[in-house]
Amino acid sequence: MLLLRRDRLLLLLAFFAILAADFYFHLWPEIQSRFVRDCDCQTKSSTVPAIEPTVPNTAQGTSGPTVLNTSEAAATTTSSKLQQLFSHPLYRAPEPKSPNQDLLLNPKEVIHNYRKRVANLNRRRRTKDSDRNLTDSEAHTSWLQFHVGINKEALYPRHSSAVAQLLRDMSNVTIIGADYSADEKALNGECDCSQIVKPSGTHLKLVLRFQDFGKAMFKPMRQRRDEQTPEDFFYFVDYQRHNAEIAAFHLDRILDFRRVPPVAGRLVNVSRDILEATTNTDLESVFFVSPANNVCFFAKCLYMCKTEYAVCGNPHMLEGSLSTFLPSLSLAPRLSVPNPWIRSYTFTGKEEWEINLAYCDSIKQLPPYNNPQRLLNVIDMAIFDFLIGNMDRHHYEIFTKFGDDGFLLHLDNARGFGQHSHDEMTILAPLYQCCMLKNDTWQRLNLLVLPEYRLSDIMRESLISDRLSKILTEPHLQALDRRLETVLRVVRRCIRVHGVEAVLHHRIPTPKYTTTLQ
Ligand SMILES: Nc1ncnc2c1ncn2[C@@H]1O[C@H](COP(=O)(O)OP(=O)(O)OP(=O)(O)O)[C@@H](O)[C@H]1O
Ligand SMILES: [Mn+2]
Repeated sequence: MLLLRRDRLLLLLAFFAILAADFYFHLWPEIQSRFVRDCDCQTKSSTVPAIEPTVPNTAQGTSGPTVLNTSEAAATTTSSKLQQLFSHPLYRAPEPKSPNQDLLLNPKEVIHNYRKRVANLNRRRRTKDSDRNLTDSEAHTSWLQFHVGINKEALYPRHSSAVAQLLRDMSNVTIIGADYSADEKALNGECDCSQIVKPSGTHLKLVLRFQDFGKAMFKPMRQRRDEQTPEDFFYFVDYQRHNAEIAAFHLDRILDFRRVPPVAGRLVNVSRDILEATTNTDLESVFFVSPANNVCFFAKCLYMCKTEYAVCGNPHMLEGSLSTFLPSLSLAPRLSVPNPWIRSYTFTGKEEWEINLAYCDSIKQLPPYNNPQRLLNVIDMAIFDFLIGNMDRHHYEIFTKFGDDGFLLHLDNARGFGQHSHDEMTILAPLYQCCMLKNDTWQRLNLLVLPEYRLSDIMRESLISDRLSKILTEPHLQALDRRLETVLRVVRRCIRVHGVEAVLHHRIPTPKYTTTLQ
């Protein structure tokens, strides 16, 4: 009994010893660390690492989330620079209330045509599957709203809800068709070959059709975001970059040009969304499975199919850009015009603008550039191209309905954002040779260098909304700020030499907002 009692005591002692050891070695350090974590002492907060912004989406081939420094983080948490910019008086100047003659299309006619197409489709489908009939409300799709909003001033009104919806739709709506674009078909003699088209061995684009009748130009990812175009590449053999198409749309909207059709990024399933969706046997025939078991397809095989030209899914999924289709040429004819500052698409050739210092004087005499508005539009385009680093603007397009005054469409920006470490000054030739600029462009450019706006910050914020974010690496965003400063320096030099009156052109008389920035 006694022994038993002693044993019990020993057991109790051992139990307390274990408890004490557990408290000392485990619980106490935990309590200590909790206390220190919760306290907001000076010493601790100064060692808090930089804040990571929440990046909504990451996709294959993109780098991880950026680490912002604390001042940037503060700016993003307190307010949106993008919203501030878009509510600035310069971005709120009244837009012309487009009377019908200023619209590209007659809305009633477009909607009537569209309803006819829907009815036709429903009639054909009724025999197969009556549940899939499109309703009238489905007929008011975002791309249709976009089409009916195109006017003489721009492709879409500021703060257009249709564009916001369109961007969402393009990255979500089911893809039901895929085909080569008309200009690629022309390479095979299937279309009008009177236009010069060059073999597109290294670039590849497809027209995708959506369930809601929308259409978009698809350009697949060919280059990683952090890869720079090799120095020895000519601009005309450079890759097409899907992220450049996306970034260019955002930049164009930030500059308030609104001359780039809305572009959204999307992860496309190449097997389901292209191979199964196409009825073109040529396109079907260029698909293959790579040794790594990825589904791949070639650019159009004109001469020979080289596997290095192929793009591959992972194993099916492939990043790409989707550029909203403009209204068909039959509804809204467009003219393709050679850029007067076109480059020589040969290894050695030089164009006149590269050797004739008075080139702009002669251009100014020639129609349509004897209309200053047209020349000013070309100069806006040159600034846009300089900012993105695009040397491949061989042509631009205009809607014939709007005549010589109409805005220039900035289609095909896929050769932008190739090199962040190089600024190609010759892209600015129209600006420094003519020394002319629209006053409202000048005012907006001046706004975008101010620290409270800063182009790179606004672009970074705007691009976060894209499905494939991050779209641009930090060095490319920083290059935008540097290039913008360069544009302003060039204009200031023009003003010093020729005077402000000769350089800055007002179109809309006496805008309400007056700036002291210049
Ligand atoms: N969003 C769009 N809507 C309608 N047509 C478009 C659109 N984007 C491009 N296109 C048409 O397709 C043509 C070729 O497109 P794009 O220039 O982007 O491709 P590309 O392969 O770079 O052609 P190129 O080598 O001729 O420059 C354009 O000139 C234009 O007429
Ligand atoms: Mn091109």
